Order: sequence, then C-alpha cells, then structure tokens
Amino acid sequence: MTPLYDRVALIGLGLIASSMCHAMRRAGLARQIVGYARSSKTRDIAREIGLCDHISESAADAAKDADLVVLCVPVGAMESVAQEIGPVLKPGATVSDVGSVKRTVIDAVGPHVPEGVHFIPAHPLAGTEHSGPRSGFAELFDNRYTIIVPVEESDPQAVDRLIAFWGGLGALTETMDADHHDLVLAVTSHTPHLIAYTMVGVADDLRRVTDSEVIKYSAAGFRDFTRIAASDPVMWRDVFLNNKEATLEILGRFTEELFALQRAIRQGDGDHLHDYFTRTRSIRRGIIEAGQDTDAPDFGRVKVRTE
Ligand SMILES: NC(=O)c1ccc[n+]([C@@H]2O[C@H](COP(=O)([O-])OP(=O)(O)OC[C@H]3O[C@@H](n4cnc5c(N)ncnc54)[C@H](O)[C@@H]3O)[C@@H](O)[C@H]2O)c1
Ligand SMILES: O=C(O)C(=O)C[C@]1(C(=O)O)C=C[C@@H](O)C=C1
Repeated sequence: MTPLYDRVALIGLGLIASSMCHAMRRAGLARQIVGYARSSKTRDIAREIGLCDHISESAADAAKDADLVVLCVPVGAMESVAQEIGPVLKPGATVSDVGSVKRTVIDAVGPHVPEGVHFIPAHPLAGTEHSGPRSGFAELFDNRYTIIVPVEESDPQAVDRLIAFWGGLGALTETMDADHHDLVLAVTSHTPHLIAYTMVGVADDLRRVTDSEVIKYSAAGFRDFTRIAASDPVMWRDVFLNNKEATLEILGRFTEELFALQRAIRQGDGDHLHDYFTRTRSIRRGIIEAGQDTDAPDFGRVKVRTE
C-alpha cells in the first residue's frame, strides 16, 4: 500500500499505540513513525524493541512536522498533551486520538488545535487487559469497529483519509456523533467494566472469609470478570470521570433492574425470574440467528432504550 501519511506521530506508547505501530508497518501506511511517551522507561523499551522509526524526547518534538498526530494517552491526559503540541502542528496536518470517551476529549483538545489543522477524534473498539509498549499486536484492530467522530469543522477529505487509514489498520469504520458514542459506549463497555470491577471486589472481600475458595472454584464467567478487572486503573478512572452523565444514567437503569430481580428472589417470584431470563436469552438468540455473532458489533443495531 502507498503510505497514506508521510510522517505519523503517536503520543503515548501503550497497548493502542504499539498495536497501531505493528498494524501500520504490516500495511505500509506511513513512511515514518515517530513516538513519544511521558516516562523515560517506556521510551527506552520502545527504542529497545524498535517499535517506531524514531522516539522523541518531547511530545512537541514528535508532533512537529507530522502529517498525522494520534493522541494515545489516557483520556485525562489529552488536554495537557494538546496544549503542548498545539503551537508546533504543521498546517494541513490531522490531529486525532483513540480515547474511550469522546465529548470531553473534543472539548479539551479542540481549543488547542490551530486553524488550518484538521481535528478528527476516533475510538477503536478493540483492546485487551494489558497495557504498555510491549502489549501491542498487529491484529488488534482486525474486523473490529473504529468509530470516527468528526467535529463540525472537520474537512471531509481529511476525514476520508483517516477512515482509509483505519481501514488499512484492519478496522471496520463508522462515523458517529460524540454524545451518541458516549451513550452507546456507556452501555456496551463502560458500565459492564464497572460491574466486573464490583464483582471482583465483592469476591475479594469474600475471599477473606472463605480463604482461597473463590479463586479455586472460580468458573468461566467470574474468570472473564477478573480479566476485565485487570485493565489499567488510570485509563478506567479517566473513563468514568469523563463519561459521568451517560454511565450514571445506565448505572441507574441497571440498579433498578437489579433491585427488581433481588425482590423477585426474596419473594420467590419464579415467574418474574423466568420471564426476565427468557427475554435476555431471546436477545442473544436473535443475534445468533441474524448471523450477527461476530467480534465486531454493529452500532447501527445497538438500540439504547430511552424510556
Ligand atoms: N486498552 C483498551 O482496551 C483501549 C481500547 C480503546 C481505546 N483505548 C484508549 O486508548 C488510550 C490509551 O490506552 P492504552 O490502553 O494504550 O493505555 P496504556 O496504559 O497501555 O498506555 C498509555 C500510554 O500513555 C502514556 N502517557 C500517560 N500520560 C501521558 C502524558 N501526559 N503524556 C505522554 N504520555 C502519557 C503512558 O506512558 C503510556 O505509554 C486511552 O485514552 C484509552 O481510553 C484503550
Ligand atoms: O477486550 C477488552 O479487554 C476491552 O475491554 C476492550 C474495550 C471494550 O470494552 O470492548 C475497552 C475499552 C475500549 O475503549 C474499547 C474496547
């Protein structure tokens, strides 16, 4: 493939950035990849494993002269990075990000992007519980959606080029408005993570009583929870602080349903439990019958009930 961008700069060299490096190289999407991470230890590891063509000593140095700059830092660090690189960005360059929340990132980064530079936020819906520069792999984005969230001023040609770039990384792409993105992700990713964190916390409390039984007898469902609960604490702290309204809204609905199930159990209301589990089973069966049981969720099909 002919490179879509001459020089790509990645700020933050964790799971997502390192996977982007491997996938960019696999497809030949950039002539030169430049990286920067805040910690010197991370920069040293990146150099040692040859993650990028060049590792810079500051975010501004990496971003200067880049045609595409992607912010791959935790959501809460986006603003300070944007503030640092804003003054050195090349006219005509594109600035994007991979943050798990979109509205607050747009509000925090947008004001630091100078006129003549395209700002096009994005979010790959792919990840693992691992982090850091060694955790990436080229296949992470294959057949997974990346949501592109153009802002009002985004230039259509620059948007098309970024869509082609993510396609080259192996992803399926969809464009979406920031608020809708944040609500959908609160349902499909953020609240489920919070539930997993809580369940593992409860089990840990219990472990003090039952010694090692919780771990010894943990079944597949609980093991999946522990995998998710092993995700990076800084990343997830920032997700909840920055998608407050949508996660509180979904969490409110979740607790209402949970209370109803709790009451049904206490009152021995088997009909309620049976009806509820029948409904949830039919949702899963509907997905399978429609041939939609792929790793890539179709966000056109995710319906968020508003009443
Ligand atoms: N992990 C996932 O499953 C996943 C999936 C999709 C999107 N995201 C988003 O991608 C972003 C990166 O996540 P990740 O999983 O790659 O994280 P990670 O913890 O693996 O890496 C984060 C990197 O950012 C660097 N960093 C932190 N603060 C910085 C700062 N102020 N300046 C420069 N570098 C800084 C860290 O040193 C590290 O190199 C986050 O915004 C996250 O919400 C994560
Ligand atoms: O598979 C995992 O480990 C993930 O949690 C990845 C996951 C998700 O919820 O699907 C987590 C956060 C991201 O913003 C996108 C993807």
